[in-house]
Amino acid sequence: MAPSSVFTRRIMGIETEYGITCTQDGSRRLSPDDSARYLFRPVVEQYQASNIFTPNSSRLYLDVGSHPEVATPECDSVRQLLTYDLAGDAILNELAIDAEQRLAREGIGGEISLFKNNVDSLGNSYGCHENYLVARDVVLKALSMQLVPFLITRQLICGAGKIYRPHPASPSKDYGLGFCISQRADHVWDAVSSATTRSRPIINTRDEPHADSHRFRRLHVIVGDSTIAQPTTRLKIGSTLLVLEMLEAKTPGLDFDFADPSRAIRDIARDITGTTPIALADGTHTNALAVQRTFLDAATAYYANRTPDPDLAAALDLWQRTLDAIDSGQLHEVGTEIDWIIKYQLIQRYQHSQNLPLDHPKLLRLDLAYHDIRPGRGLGSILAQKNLMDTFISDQDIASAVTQAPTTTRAHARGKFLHAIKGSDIPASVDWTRCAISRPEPASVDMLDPFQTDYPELDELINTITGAP
Ligand SMILES: Nc1ncnc2c1ncn2[C@@H]1O[C@H](COP(=O)(O)OP(=O)(O)OP(=O)(O)O)[C@@H](O)[C@H]1O
Ligand SMILES: [Mg+2]
Repeated sequence: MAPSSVFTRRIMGIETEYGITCTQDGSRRLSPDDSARYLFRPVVEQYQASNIFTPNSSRLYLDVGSHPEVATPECDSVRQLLTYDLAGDAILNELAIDAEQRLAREGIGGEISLFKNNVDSLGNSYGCHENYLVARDVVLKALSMQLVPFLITRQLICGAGKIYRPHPASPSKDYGLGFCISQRADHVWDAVSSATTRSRPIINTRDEPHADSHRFRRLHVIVGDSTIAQPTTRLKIGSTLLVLEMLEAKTPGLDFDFADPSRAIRDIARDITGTTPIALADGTHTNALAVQRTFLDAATAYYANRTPDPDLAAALDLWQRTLDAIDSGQLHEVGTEIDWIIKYQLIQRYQHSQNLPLDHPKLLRLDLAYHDIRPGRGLGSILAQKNLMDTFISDQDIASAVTQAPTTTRAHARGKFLHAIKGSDIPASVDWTRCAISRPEPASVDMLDPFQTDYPELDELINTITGAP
């Protein structure tokens, strides 16, 4: 692999599917499907569609069913990606405020909750997908196989945690009631596959680069939990970026071949010490903590010779402190930074003070409330206000990201086009790689390089729309 295949500046995006409820005094007011349709009504009225690009160049989407989805615009730094991920929450929060006002006016009433989690009360799972651009000359399957052991053990540093209740149909039912580090661990079936429906892999290899297919591929990681605490999201993305770079640079010593990836991910999820033996294909054993230490040590050495990035440095620091905290059992050392640990501590405290069984409805409600993104209602915002959850992205930056597209990637060009068509009655269509109009003459511009911020042909198209000379 040529050194040019190592991306130290990389295009990335996060897709988040949200759970939704509409309740009044604790009982259901609308079904999740109806709640989602209600939420999207102003979108459909404005755009005649429920699959649109918002002014900040994100994709906002409601498929059949009840999970609104936001896909961030193309970002090229950890900080930018985090900010646009939070802007996605803010966009949905605005829609929820509007929906609640309409519900009140129409005499239905009720509160809309939006959950950034990955599993509902019936055991159905929905995703948080990470997208990372890689070079076309990278053998994606080989890269993915190397990445899988990192991703299977990554839950230790960035799982969102949940109370697991045995579900009769679940293959994990034999684990019994208990705390589980990851929301998604029970819902992946294969290490690497190009299908998302029949089997749900850790990495999806469907070849849809949303870019020039001769130069680029898009790595689609679908095993991750949606994360709430900003330090956890920074660690999730930052650690994965560093591991990707190291694998692209052919760093030695990072090969683990798990005998049974789906068994390993479920076993690791049930062990807050990270020490459960994991079988390797050669018959020997390792454990999650040891695998993560190997990747961390390599990443620390790699970063010493890399262009500095304060967010990657912060991710490395937290990665180290989290593994140390798990190793020593002193989880409180990272008790305001790592989602599953914040949640685990909360549940433990409440459970013991009230002497409740782990599957008590009060504890299940607490678990769910952790993921509610509505400010002032969801536990994340309440904990942050009380300094019990660390934050570092300012409200002002999030507010700007709701209306402005990123300026350093292709999202910038799309943002200009979106802005131009907003004030126009010319029919237009937008996708990741293309902007088009159908009047006065059908015309379109392809944008096949996601690193490119400006496309002169697109500016001409915009002039046609705005009537500029
Ligand atoms: N070339 C690229 N490399 C990496 N990420 C990209 C690239 N182009 C777009 N993205 C990001 O990939 C994500 C695509 O989201 P989208 O929901 O459309 O995914 P999809 O996998 O194409 O479709 P679906 O969710 O409908 O299956 C966005 O977050 C976007 O910013
Ligand atoms: Mg998507």
